[in-house]
Amino acid sequence: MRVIIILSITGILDPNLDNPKFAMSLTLYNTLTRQKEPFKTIEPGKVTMYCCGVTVYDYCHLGHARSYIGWDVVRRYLQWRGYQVRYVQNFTDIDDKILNRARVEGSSMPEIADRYINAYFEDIRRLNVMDADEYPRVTQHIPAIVHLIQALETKGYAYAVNGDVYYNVQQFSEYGKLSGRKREQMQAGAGGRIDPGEAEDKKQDPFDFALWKAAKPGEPAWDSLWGKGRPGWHIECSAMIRARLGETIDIHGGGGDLVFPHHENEIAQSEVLTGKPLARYWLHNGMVRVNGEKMSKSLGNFTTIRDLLDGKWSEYPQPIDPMVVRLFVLQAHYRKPLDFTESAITAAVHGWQTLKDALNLDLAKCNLSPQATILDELDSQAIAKRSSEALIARFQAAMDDDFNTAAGLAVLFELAKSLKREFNQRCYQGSQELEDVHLRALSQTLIQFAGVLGLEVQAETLPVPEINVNWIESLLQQRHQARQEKRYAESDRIRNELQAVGITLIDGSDGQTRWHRS
Ligand SMILES: Nc1ncnc2c1ncn2[C@@H]1O[C@H](COP(=O)(O)OP(=O)(O)OP(=O)(O)O)[C@@H](O)[C@H]1O
Ligand SMILES: [Zn+2]
Repeated sequence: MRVIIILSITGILDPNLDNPKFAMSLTLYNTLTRQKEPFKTIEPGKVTMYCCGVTVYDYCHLGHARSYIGWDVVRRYLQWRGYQVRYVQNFTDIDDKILNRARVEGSSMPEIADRYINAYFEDIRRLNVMDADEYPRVTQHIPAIVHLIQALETKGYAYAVNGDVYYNVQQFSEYGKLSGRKREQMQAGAGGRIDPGEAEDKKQDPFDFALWKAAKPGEPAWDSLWGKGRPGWHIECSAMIRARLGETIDIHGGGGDLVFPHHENEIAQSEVLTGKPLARYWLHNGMVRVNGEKMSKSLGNFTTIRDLLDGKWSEYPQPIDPMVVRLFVLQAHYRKPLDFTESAITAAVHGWQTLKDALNLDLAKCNLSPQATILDELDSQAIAKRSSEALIARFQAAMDDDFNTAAGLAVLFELAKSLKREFNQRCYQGSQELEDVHLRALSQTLIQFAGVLGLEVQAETLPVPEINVNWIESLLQQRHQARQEKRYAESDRIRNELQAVGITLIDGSDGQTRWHRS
């Protein structure tokens, strides 16, 4: 018995010795080299990872959900493989879009940014996305940004014009290496997101981009050598990566729309200063599309995460379990485009029901023999481990192949079906196919894999059938009326009535009131 315990403890201390998970190798597709590469970290066993965060001027939509669920799974999987992951994700809290929003609402940039940062956390946590280790904001990094720009200017990579500072792309011979664009193909912003409001006439070359923008009247501004101003979009990530994670990181992630120019520019800014690669692996998620077009705030074809979860998407007007959204996202490879349709969501609803049933199975109903002694326990663990090894190997092979969650999910569905079959046989036919330990192992393995994908059965905050969307909407109308007639006591009463059943109201600046489950 002592020998068994020592072996088991060794297994815990150094999983590499005793675990099939570590025998094979993880490969990931690197946008920079345009191929799958074996994953080798800078420091053994540790991963530094940075993903571009949201520009906070509106609620997050399903496109954002896809991006951050994707990185969440990358992170969870690396952790499951035994890596220690340090994950940083920024908030862009200075931007023309935020300023415009503040102007329209008669509000301020910090107020808008704070509101949507809070909303980001509310929404993304509902999706069971783990919090990042750090969430730097641009406004917290102005000195570091100014310092970088100064260094670029000193080295001849940047030039100042009337209070603006631009990056001189001609100086960086490797410009275009990430996107694979030749100079002649580079129409600024083509296929990607651009930083609006740059003064084209001040640039020496049309592909030069702003590092610092001179303050316009009434805009928030910071002091610098070039006068009062604010940073351009791209420099923030270079500065925050360096400040929080160092000169070279293992993984840099973001949406495919950021490859050019945003990530190309991050590379240009960082690498000329350090002489080192900014990131070893560049990972990009595919776009969520609506009728073939990228879902985006700017195109107005978006569905917010909260509307979708709260049953306010017209195509599927019922509350949707957040795990359905995860499943919808994960049934496609993260690099591929993903079409947002009613049928795809319905398929995910059914898929989640299958997995949820299996995760919820009450094995106590299966007449399992009690696990009496420690020896029995260890023995059955060993058997369980062996019986799940083949499954682990398959799941791992799928995920090792550039995080192929679709293939990984196939293993989960198979497991769910086996479990369900055995459960039904035992409960309804009085027979059994599997040993007890095997059944337990299947159940534990399913829970384990689901955890790697962040799929967890969440306690229902409200019994779904009791939420009556029409009833809520009619109360909202009554409250709207009351507010218009300045009957604030009545409007507060309605808010409280809804709050009491777990419905929180948020009054938008557009006069609309949104609701979600608390
Ligand atoms: N439709 C989408 N599908 C997948 N990822 C997306 C989608 N839209 C944005 N993202 C990603 O979400 C992250 C945060 O994006 P950001 O806040 O900059 O949004 P955005 O591109 O300004 O949004 P929008 O295009 O809706 O205005 C980025 O990595 C971006 O690539
Ligand atoms: Zn970025």
